[in-house]
Amino acid sequence: MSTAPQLVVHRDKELMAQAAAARLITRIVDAQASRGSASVVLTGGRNGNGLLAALAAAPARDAIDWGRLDLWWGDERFLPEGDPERNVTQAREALLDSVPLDPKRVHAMPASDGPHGTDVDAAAAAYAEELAQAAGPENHGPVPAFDVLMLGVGPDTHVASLFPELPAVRETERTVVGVHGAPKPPPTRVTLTLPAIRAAREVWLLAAGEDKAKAAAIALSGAGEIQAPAAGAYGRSRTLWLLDGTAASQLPRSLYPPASA
Ligand SMILES: O=C(O)[C@H](O)[C@@H](O)[C@H](O)[C@H](O)COP(=O)(O)O
Repeated sequence: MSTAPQLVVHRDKELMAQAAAARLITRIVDAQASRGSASVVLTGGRNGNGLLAALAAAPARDAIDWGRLDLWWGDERFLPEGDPERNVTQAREALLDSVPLDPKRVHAMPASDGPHGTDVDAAAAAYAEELAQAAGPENHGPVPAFDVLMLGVGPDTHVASLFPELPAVRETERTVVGVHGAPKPPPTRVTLTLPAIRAAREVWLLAAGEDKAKAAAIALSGAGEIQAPAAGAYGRSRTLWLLDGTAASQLPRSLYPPASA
């Protein structure tokens, strides 16, 4: 059952990143208070990394019990360990290296020089197995019930590494697949699929910048998920679009409350 998207529009991308970081702190603290731990899926890209940098600078940052937080990724560029273009490398620089996470609870996607070598499909299958091992009987399918799954939105409406019309967005069974020939470099990637994304309690889509305005308008106007993957990204209890004013500029004004100043 898809949850209708809620929209929050912020004045600019810096405020959107700061507000989203504050929202994430609260969500994690609440999850840890009620269940003893929290599980979050990170996204790559400028908006995703901007949120992590804002979180690193947030005064309330250490309200989070970093040792009881599981971090997963929505997608990863299939490059060697430590490559500056890998999402996990950028996340470490933005936040992860400055907080006391439990390394066993940081679930990076495999690198192209890891145990699976350059076999991206084997790497994807291994990550799917890691997710299945982490899932419990209370979960909806072979992935943990992520508290928050974040997705940057591409100018073509892609999310994670699910690109319009390509095979990965059409996947209905597997939770993780390899991507060959992605239009956004690098071409080879590992990605969660829509079924895995939809297992999350909350899905937050991050869209700031004028290059996202058309994508937001398409994805929120009833487009199909194959042509507009962002339209198919929704959570079990909440789907939240976090935008700035420029990314919301092509949306009907009735679609969102007054932008936060
Ligand atoms: O690996 C990636 O590139 C990201 O996971 C990708 O899905 C990203 O989130 C979008 O392309 C938006 O990126 P920007 O925020 O930089 O526009």
